[in-house]
Amino acid sequence: MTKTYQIALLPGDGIGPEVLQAGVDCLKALKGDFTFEFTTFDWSSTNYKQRGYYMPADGIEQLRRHDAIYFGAVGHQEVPDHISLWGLILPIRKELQQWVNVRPVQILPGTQSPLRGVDKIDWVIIRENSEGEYAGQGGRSHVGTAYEVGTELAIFTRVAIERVMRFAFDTARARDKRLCMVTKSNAQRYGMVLWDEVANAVAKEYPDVKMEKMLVDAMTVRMVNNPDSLSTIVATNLHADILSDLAAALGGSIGIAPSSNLNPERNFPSMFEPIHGSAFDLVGKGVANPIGAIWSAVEMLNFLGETTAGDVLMRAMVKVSADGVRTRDLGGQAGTKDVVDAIVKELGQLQSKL
Ligand SMILES: NC(=O)c1ccc[n+]([C@@H]2O[C@H](COP(=O)([O-])OP(=O)(O)OC[C@H]3O[C@@H](n4cnc5c(N)ncnc54)[C@H](O)[C@@H]3O)[C@@H](O)[C@H]2O)c1
Ligand SMILES: O=C(O)[C@H](O)[C@@H](O)C(=O)O
Ligand SMILES: [K+]
Ligand SMILES: [Mn+2]
Repeated sequence: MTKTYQIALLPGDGIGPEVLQAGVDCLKALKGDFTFEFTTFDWSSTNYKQRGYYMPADGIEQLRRHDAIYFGAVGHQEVPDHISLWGLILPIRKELQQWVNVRPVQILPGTQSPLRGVDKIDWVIIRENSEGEYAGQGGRSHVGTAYEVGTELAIFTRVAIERVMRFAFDTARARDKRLCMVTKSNAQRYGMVLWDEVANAVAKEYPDVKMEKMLVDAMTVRMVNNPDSLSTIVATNLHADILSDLAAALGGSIGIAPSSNLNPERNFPSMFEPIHGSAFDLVGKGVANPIGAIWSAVEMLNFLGETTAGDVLMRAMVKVSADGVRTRDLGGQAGTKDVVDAIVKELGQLQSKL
């Protein structure tokens, strides 16, 4: 029986709509025993400026009715970034209990890393996605006075650390059994020490996985100097946010990197988005790299269980990359649409052979 997937589309701002359309065009070109019903939600910063809100009051309820959420980017030059982030993407991640964010990075065939002599990076960054530095607690007092104070409280709970560590160990086990746990427990002696302790405890359940610990500052050096020594990486919400931008750049461009905001229990829909933002400098030029969004669609297909389709889309994407169809951020000449057209054409060929 043909399965129909309800997909919520949240194009958002900037290049978000451009790269999301690229992903949708690829999804529509897939053949299989499934169809997609796309519903677009116009929860952008432009509409926020007019309406005063991003999501309507029942926004989360509306999203819940879908099998997955496919997201572009949020952020606008005329809206403070903390308003846009906390108005749209962070409430979705938190309320739909998408407590882990999976961020693979690879140097795709035909792509040049900025690292001299490096042609292989194959990392999966596991980002804690529910708390830590993004807990959302803190405040301001004595506002506008010379005594003004602002606090930003990072929160680490045993429950959240334990589940993300298990997820990371499971990921490492399914790959090459190497896990690098990133921390900052030298300077931060409560939350980060708990983070380390829980990691060490969970490690005992996975004797076949080799876990090592890296302080986050030294981790940046290792990613640059010895990329092949790393495989699966687990880090806090903020550390992984920063490390994944670095990782994407080392893989060739921030424009290629996908991410999956997962609710692993599947009580709520998960959300798939490129790791980049709205890239104000590229909007409307037709030059945004769509690979991060398209690869996110691959991750979405795989999480929905459509692994044959996920595999064929990944193969088409890799082939087009190997053929040298690339956007400017990767040193090429192609526009967004050229990349999509090439992938759709490749999909036609691959699927005619199935
Ligand atoms: N999850 C999200 O939606 C998300 C992620 C990051 C940033 N943001 C928001 O986006 C806005 C801009 O943030 P920023 O400038 O720090 O980060 P950004 O990712 O938007 O851009 C950083 C740089 O990378 C380039 N870039 C990004 N995506 C690209 C692509 N697909 N192809 C080619 N080049 C690409 C941009 O041109 C820019 O030079 C801010 O409002 C920020 O809060 C949102
Ligand atoms: O989570 C964040 O910090 C932002 O949404 C963005 O930078 C991301 O990486 O998703
Ligand atoms: K994004
Ligand atoms: Mn980020």
